[in-house]
Amino acid sequence: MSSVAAYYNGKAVLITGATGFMGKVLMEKLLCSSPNVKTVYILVRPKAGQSMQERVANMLQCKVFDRVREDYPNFQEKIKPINAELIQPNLAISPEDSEELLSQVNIVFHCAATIRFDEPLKRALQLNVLGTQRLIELARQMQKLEAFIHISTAYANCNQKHIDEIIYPPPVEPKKLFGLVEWMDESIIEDITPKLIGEWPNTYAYTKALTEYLLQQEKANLNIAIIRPSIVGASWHEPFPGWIDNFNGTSGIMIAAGKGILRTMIANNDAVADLIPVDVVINLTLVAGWYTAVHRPKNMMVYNCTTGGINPFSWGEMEYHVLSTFKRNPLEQVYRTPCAQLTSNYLINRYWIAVSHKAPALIYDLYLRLTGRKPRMMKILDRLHKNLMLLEYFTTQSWEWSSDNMNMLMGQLSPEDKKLYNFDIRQLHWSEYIENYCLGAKKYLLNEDMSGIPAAKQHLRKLRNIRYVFNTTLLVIIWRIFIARSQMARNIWYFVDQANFKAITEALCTGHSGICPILMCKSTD
Ligand SMILES: CCCCCCCCCCCCCCCCCC(=O)SCCNC(=O)CCNC(=O)[C@H](O)C(C)(C)COP(=O)(O)OP(=O)(O)OC[C@H]1O[C@@H](n2cnc3c(N)ncnc32)[C@H](O)[C@@H]1OP(=O)(O)O
Ligand SMILES: NC(=O)C1=CN([C@@H]2O[C@H](COP(=O)(O)OP(=O)(O)OC[C@H]3O[C@@H](n4cnc5c(N)ncnc54)[C@H](OP(=O)(O)O)[C@@H]3O)[C@@H](O)[C@H]2O)C=CC1
Repeated sequence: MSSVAAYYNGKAVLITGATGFMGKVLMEKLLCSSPNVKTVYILVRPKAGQSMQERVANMLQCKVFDRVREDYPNFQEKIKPINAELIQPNLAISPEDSEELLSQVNIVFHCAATIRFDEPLKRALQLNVLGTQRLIELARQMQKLEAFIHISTAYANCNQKHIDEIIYPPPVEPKKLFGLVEWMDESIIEDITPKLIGEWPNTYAYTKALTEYLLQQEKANLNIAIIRPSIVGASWHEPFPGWIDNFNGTSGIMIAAGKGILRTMIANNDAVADLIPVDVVINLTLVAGWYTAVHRPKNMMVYNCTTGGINPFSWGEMEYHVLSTFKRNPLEQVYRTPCAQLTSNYLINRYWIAVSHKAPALIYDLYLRLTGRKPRMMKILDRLHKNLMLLEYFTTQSWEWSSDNMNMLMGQLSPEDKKLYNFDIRQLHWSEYIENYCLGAKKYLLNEDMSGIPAAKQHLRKLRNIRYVFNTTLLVIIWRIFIARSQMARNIWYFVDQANFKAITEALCTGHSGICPILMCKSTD
């Protein structure tokens, strides 16, 4: 029996962020690999008019749970949702629920966070940093707690070029900022945000760095480990290849390219695209939980969970594989044929934005208006450009992460565990992974059926023909205008015309009979 799977059997596990992308995969893998886990407590808040119970019921219908549903039809009985809100005092957990958690929980996985790059600093601090402190306060009172695993990000210390598996001190003590957010007006905090975050590209990475430092300060006798994944992408194998449920990071951009909306973006073709499949991150997280609880390392362990140093892949390669997949397996009702280029030249990018993004969007919006529909392409483009601007920092640079702890952890595993909790990314074939990722985005994000591919291809052919007709018409119009205004153009036209005429008549005159069918005379050649 696998040691890791055996460890979780009989244990009570608490997961925050279980309704999120990684939380769902974590829950599924835990229930699948350790079906005798005692209880999985999940902290969930009511949202968008749905009660906590409704949200959990909806979530458990999700396709990601198909495998565990099939293997263990009563898996829901293991899940105990707890009403909670991380930005409230005591996490807004009721005294009864709190008592149960304190007496039962053996291991905590803290995934909840705001991952928006444009989150106002106040909110990012309240949730990512203060929320974690509140959870740590709760964890300190848990009588049977064996390990606390925090999900950070590989980019928490992106102000460094080489990132070791250590905690880097932030420029400001997190606790000093807590006071600030308590009393300071939100608009003032927004004004001073660029000064406060300094070298960090956004409030998300900055608050993740503060949280890591806070954990080190607040650790006391808790057994804490930090996992730092890079850009988390669709699943590699589990629960099935290509599973994805959000438009964050790469997914939204891939779809925009597949739809033919994205034609140009700022990125360094040679820079490392440090993508990591979600199931790799989750396998590592579960193994780290086991290792932290069983081996109780003296120091707080940090695990960089990245691919660049081990199995590198560049943005240029990413562009190639994404476009080639979407050409072979087109999305439905694409706007234009997928064709995008990455450039690190801002001028060239501005040019293509004007020519290839805005001009067609204006024409398309005009067409929608003329046919009595609401124009929408310029709006979509504005959002896409905002999105790309926020991602630019990550697509134009490369970082190096050391991965000694990840390797050490792999060395601790039995062959059976290595198979069950595979995080050996040396085995990852990027072309196959990206193909499954794109198909996953098509199926699970856009809800498109693979049986629609012939129709999608037909639509692509129609677009190609429209493009040929449009380009030829445009060329003829431009040429006619040019000829009408320039003597030199007329001379060139006359010369080309004559040469063409001569070439055609000569070709026709060299037919088998030697009779020119146009001039009805004997060929002299
Ligand atoms: C040629 C191809 C080449 C491909 C190259 C790809 C290159 C990609 C580069 C990626 C680099 C990523 C680096 C990330 C590094 C940090 C990793 C982490 O730790 S951080 C972890 C990662 N963190 C991040 O990645 C966060 C980054 N994202 C953000 O911060 C924000 O999304 C935003 C500020 C960019 C836009 O905010 P805003 O404009 O307010 O828009 P909202 O987001 O609020 O969405 C509104 C609604 O639209 C929906 N929808 C969205 N896209 C699409 C789509 N394509 N279609 C259809 N629908 C789409 C969306 O579902 C939502 O629906 P609903 O829920 O309302 O029903
Ligand atoms: N996705 C990625 O590329 C990467 C992610 N990470 C880290 O992994 C973790 C999980 O990310 P991911 O799953 O992608 O993110 P998601 O945005 O998909 O999930 C975030 C989770 O946090 C919960 N949450 C947010 N605000 C609150 C709140 N106030 N109270 C209670 N719960 C809250 C959300 O709940 P609700 O459904 O109620 O909103 C959701 O369950 C994060 O810590 C992130 O920093 C690290 C590197 C890369």
